[in-house]
Amino acid sequence: MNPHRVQLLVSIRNRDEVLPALNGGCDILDLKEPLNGALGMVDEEILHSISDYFFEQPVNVPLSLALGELVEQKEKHITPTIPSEVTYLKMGLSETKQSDHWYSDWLNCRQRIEVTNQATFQWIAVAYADWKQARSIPPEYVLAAAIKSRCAGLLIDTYHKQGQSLLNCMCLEEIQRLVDRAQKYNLKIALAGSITSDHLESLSDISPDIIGIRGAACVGSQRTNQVQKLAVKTFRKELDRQYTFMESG
Ligand SMILES: O=C[C@H](O)COP(=O)(O)O
Repeated sequence: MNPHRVQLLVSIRNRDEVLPALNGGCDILDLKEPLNGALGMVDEEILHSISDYFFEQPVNVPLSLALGELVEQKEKHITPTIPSEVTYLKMGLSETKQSDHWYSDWLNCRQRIEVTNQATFQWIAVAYADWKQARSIPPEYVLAAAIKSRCAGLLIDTYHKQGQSLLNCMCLEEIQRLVDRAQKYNLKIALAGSITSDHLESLSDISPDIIGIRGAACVGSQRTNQVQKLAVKTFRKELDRQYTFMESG
C-alpha cells in the first residue's frame, strides 16, 4: 500500500460515456477515439457534442483531448478547433525516430494550434513504452523535451493495444526513473497502457500522479466497447486500496 493519492483518468469516446466515467469515480475525462489509434482523435461532431454537454451541466473534472500523432497533424491542412472546456492536449510522437527536426515540428504544431484557437493549453508529452515498435524517440528524450518546452506533464502509454501492457514493455525501475525525474521538474506523470486492477499492486511501488485507463473501464475489458460505471468503480476501488494509507486497528 502506498500513502499517495493517484488520480484516475478515463478515456471516453463520446458523451454517452461521460456519466459512467464520472459516476464510477474518474478524476480526469480524456476524449479519444480508440478505433483511431492509441491517441486517436474524435471527430469534430463528437468534440462539439462534448463541449455542449459541459456547457449544459457543470462537470467538475478537467477534460483532456488526444490529437492523434504528430505525423498526422503535420499532414493535415486544417488546424483543429478546440473547445474552451479542454485543459490538456496531447499528441503522440510515433515515427519521429529518424527525424532530425521532430522537436521543432512538435513545437510548431503546438504553436499553430494555440494561435489558431487563441488559447493556451497545458501540453502533455507522450512517451511510448513500446517506442521501438512505434518508431518513436525513446521515453527519456521525450521527457527531456517536455521539461525543455515546459509541458504540464508526461504520459507513458503503449502505442500498440493488442494485448501488451505497460508492464510488458517497461520494467518498474525504468518507470520509476521517469517518474522521479518528471516529478523533480514539477511535471505531472501519468501511466497508461492496458493497465488492469491486477497491475496495481506492482505499480503501487511507484507514485505516479495519474493512472489512465480505457480497456479496463469498458464492458468486457474491450477498449472498443462502451465505458461502464461498474468497471470504472471496480478499478477505482482497487486504486484507492493500493494507494491509500489506512491506519490498522
Ligand atoms: O490514456 C489512457 C489510455 O486511453 C489507456 O487506454 P488502455 O487502457 O486501453 O491502454
